[in-house]
Order: sequence, then structure tokens, then C-alpha cells
Amino acid sequence: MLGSFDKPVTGDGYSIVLELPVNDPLYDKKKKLLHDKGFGIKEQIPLESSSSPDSISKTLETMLQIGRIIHLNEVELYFGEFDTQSGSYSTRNEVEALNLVLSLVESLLASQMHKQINVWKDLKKAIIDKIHEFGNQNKVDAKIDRNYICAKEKYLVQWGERNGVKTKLEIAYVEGAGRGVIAMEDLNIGDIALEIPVSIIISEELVYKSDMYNILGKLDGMSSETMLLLWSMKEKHNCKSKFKNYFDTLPEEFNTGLSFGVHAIMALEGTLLLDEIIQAKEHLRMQYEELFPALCNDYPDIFPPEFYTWEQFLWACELWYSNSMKVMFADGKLRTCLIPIAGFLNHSLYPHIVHYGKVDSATNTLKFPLSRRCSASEECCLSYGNFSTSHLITFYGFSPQGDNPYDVIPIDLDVGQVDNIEDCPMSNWTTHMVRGTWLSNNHNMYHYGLPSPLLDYLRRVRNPTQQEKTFLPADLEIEMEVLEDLQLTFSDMLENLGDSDFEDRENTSWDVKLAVEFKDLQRKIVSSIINSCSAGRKLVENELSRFMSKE
Ligand SMILES: C[S@@+](CC[C@H](N)C(=O)[O-])C[C@H]1O[C@@H](n2cnc3c(N)ncnc32)[C@H](O)[C@@H]1O
Repeated sequence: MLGSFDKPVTGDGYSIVLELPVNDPLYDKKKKLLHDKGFGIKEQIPLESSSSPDSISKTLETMLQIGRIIHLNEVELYFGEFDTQSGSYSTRNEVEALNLVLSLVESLLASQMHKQINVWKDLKKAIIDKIHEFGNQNKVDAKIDRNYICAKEKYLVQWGERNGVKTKLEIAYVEGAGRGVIAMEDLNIGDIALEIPVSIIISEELVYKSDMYNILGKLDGMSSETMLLLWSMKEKHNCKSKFKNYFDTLPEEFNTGLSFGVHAIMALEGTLLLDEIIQAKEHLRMQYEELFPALCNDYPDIFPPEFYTWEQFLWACELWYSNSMKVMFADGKLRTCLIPIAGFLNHSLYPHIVHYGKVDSATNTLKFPLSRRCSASEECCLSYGNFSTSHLITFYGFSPQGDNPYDVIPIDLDVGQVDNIEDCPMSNWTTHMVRGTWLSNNHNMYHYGLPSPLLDYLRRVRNPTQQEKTFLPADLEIEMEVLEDLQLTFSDMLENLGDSDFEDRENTSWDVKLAVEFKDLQRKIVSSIINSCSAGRKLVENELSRFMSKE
């Protein structure tokens, strides 16, 4: 349970309870962070009927601080330990935290078992204002071509509506993102932008009903995802398919990292994305060769060879990677699905739709509710997940606009070296990473915009007994060593990335453009770390000379 509301604790005030779920995989670390900020794992937040606007806003901030921590993911938690005093950890996290608090207040208001309804209404208004204010600060302007009329997309929506789809969105062309959806009217928090009946969702059930299942179901290690992928490769050619309108809207080519040509691959030299793409492609090639041409040779009627070439296999993989969603059905089973119409929703780092993917068993539909306002004509986006740009390029073929907080560079360290840290969940990270230091709001001494778990680890390698950070020379010398080492590591990395020597960006192919953009982003991240180390060393030097002058 993330939160609930309670009977009065004091006077005539009611309280809301925010609780860290015990099954949270990051429970210990979040518990420690809550504790460091002065909270327990279960906090009862009271609100008196006489509350002034000032105290309502203080109550809201307290609830948000807890809500943010409850909703942190691993990367946000790794970087957020000392960073966020009151600000947000990420746009996604902020939307989640605000919506958590809003849902609790709404449940309390819906219960109507309290006397002081006005104060809760005021709190609800304050939350909604905050969501709007945050929206205005983080506006991403997408250029939309409303005149883009495509008969195929229109037919699909009409077909959907005949089959029970309800939508407040229309399809348009969004510059740099292909097709997207825009709001037909002003949509508010909680409004359902799109509702898709289960009957038009493409899921594994379709394979079980097909003639392929007799063959595929008997193959060892065959997953339902692979079966469905093979099914879609054939079904797209079926003129009588129930999903013909859907298949007609799919592009002939998906421009994802898996289709990068040799020049783009070469442009990625020195980056981890190069390995990611090569490994992913090798894995798919092996998977293809395990199945083909054997299936076509043994069952040519079921697997016609012309539908099962390597190129078509890769096309289907790109379709499933870039367009599928995981859906929890009413039977409690999670299935990977293609969802007609919802497949036009683009990704954003600041999504309108955050909570989706669970079938509403009362209506047997999949609903896409808004977690923040979307004005008429504005593009409505969801979050595909907390993905790094390298993942988005490899499997989706784009680099998102704005600062991506999940763009981390892993650091290879032998984390087994340090003892005595078991009791300290925050130090007990088994992997370490860095990201652009402009994302940090703490560039002070002992922080430098760098992640605390990494700095603490590097300090403890040098001095396992260090408990407190002091301004004594012995500690300062350790700080200096840590920063020098990091600076050296990242200077080497920058050198490996080479210079940005690419001039004619506009006239190049989509893949080289994407590769070059990615490399620029890597350079920007690595340079920020080098600069922060250098600025940090100056801070330490100043402290050392201050100490010396006192002596
Ligand atoms: C689920 S589809 C969304 C609809 C898609 N734009 C279309 O025209 O079919 C996912 C694909 O949309 C594109 N896309 C999604 N979000 C994007 C974004 N923020 N920027 C650029 N392209 C995006 C990528 O090509 C991605 O593989």
C-alpha cells in the first residue's frame, strides 16, 4: 500500500497516511533516505480544519517529499541521496508523487466521512495547481502538422470505434517523431484519453488459436513472445485478418538502432551503444538461425519462406520492440501485446500518461488516464519506461528531447573490496555509475555534482575506517586522490570518443545523424564529469590552503 487516509489523530483534524510498501525492491535504501530526511516508513500527516494556505502548502510539501521517495526508481535513488532538498528527482518521479498525493486526497474526499471537507478541497486545489505549475515549467513544444491526413490511420480509428474504442485523441504528424496523437479537447488530470477494449488487443491468445501453435507449442524453449512475433510476420500478409487495418498503418521500415548501417556503426566508435547494438543484433541473428530455414523447410504451408526472410524477421523484431506494451490482464497474467491506436502514442520524459497497462476488469478495457493536463491540440505522450537514450536508440530509434536522467555511464569497479558497509544500505550499491553533472543541484564540497554512493565507495577504498567527512588534511588528501582518479578515467574516455568532426548534419542519413547526436551527448556527459572533478579539486585545494594558513 502506498498510502491511505485515517481517522482523526488530534483535535478535529484528519490525517493521510503515506507508507513505504514492504515489498518495494529498494525498501532498505528508501527507508534510510526517509529516515535521513526525518521521516519513518509510515507517516501520518494531519491537517487541521483551521489550516491557513501557508500550512496547506507546507503539508503538501511534506507529503510530496515522502511521495517522491516512495516512487524513486534505482537510478533516481542512486543519484538523489543528497541532491534533492525540496526539488524534484525527475519529471516522471514528480508526476508520480503529485498523483499519489492527489489520489489519497481524492479518496478521502470521496469517503465524505469527515467534517472539514473544505480544507481537503483546498489541499486538492493546491496539488492540482502544483501539477499545472510544474507542467508550465517543463513544457516541450512539439511541432504538429494537423493537416496530415492519412487514410489508413483514419480507417484504423474508425474500425477501433466500431469495436468499442473511446478516444479523445486524434492522429497527427509530429515533427521528428512520425505520427503521434493530439488532444481533441482540453484534457484534465484523471480524464481517460483513450480506452481500448481487450477484444482488439493483439496478444498470445491469437497464436493459440492459429495453426502455427501445433508446431511452435511443441518446440523446446519457445516463448509466447517469439510465437507471437512469428504469427505477426504471417498475419500482416493476410488480407482477411481482423487486424488488417492495423497492419496497414505499420511502416515498411522501422528506423531503430537494429537497422543502423555501417557508417552509423562506425560513427559510434568508443561508445557503449556500439556494443549494445552489435550484441542485440547478434542475438537476433542466432535466434533467427535456430528457427529458419528449418521451419520453412519442414512446414512450408504454415511458414511460407517468402514471409520468413531475415529482413522480415528483423522488421518484426523492430515492430515488437518499438510498439509493444506489457499488459496485465484481468486473469492476473502479464502479456506483451500490440495495441492498435495506442501504438501511435509517442514517448516523453515528461509524460501525460504514466499509469497504464492494467486491464480494468469491470469494463474489460485498457484505459489511458491523464496524470497531468493536456491542452487541446497539444501532443499527448506516455512514458515507455525509464530508459536511457542508448536503449531508446537501439530498440525505438530515437533520442528523446530534454535531459534524460537515465543516461548513465556504468563504472566498472571491483565492489567486493570494501568491508564494513553491510549495515549502511545507502553505501551498499553493487554497481556504480555517473551521469551529466548538470543534473545535480549539489556542487558543494564533498559532492561536486557527482553521485554520493560512488564518492563514498572510492573514499572507503582508500580509508575503510572513515566515518565522518572532515576538513582535516588526511581526509582532504583522500578527496583529492578520488577526484584526480575520476578525472583521469573520464579524460581517457573523452579521448576514446574522439573529436566532434561532423559538419553536414542536415544532409546525412537518419542513422548517422542519430549516431553522431548520441556521441555528442556522451561527450557532453563525460566533459561535465571532468569539469566537476576539476572544480572539486579547486574546492579541496582551497580548504587545504585554509588549513595550512591556520597552522
Ligand atoms: C509506439 S510508436 C509511436 C508512433 C510512431 N511515431 C509512428 O509513427 O508509428 C514508437 C515509435 O515512435 C517514435 N517515437 C516515439 N516517441 C518519440 C519521441 N519522443 N521522439 C522521436 N520519436 C519518437 C519512434 O520511432 C518509436 O520507435
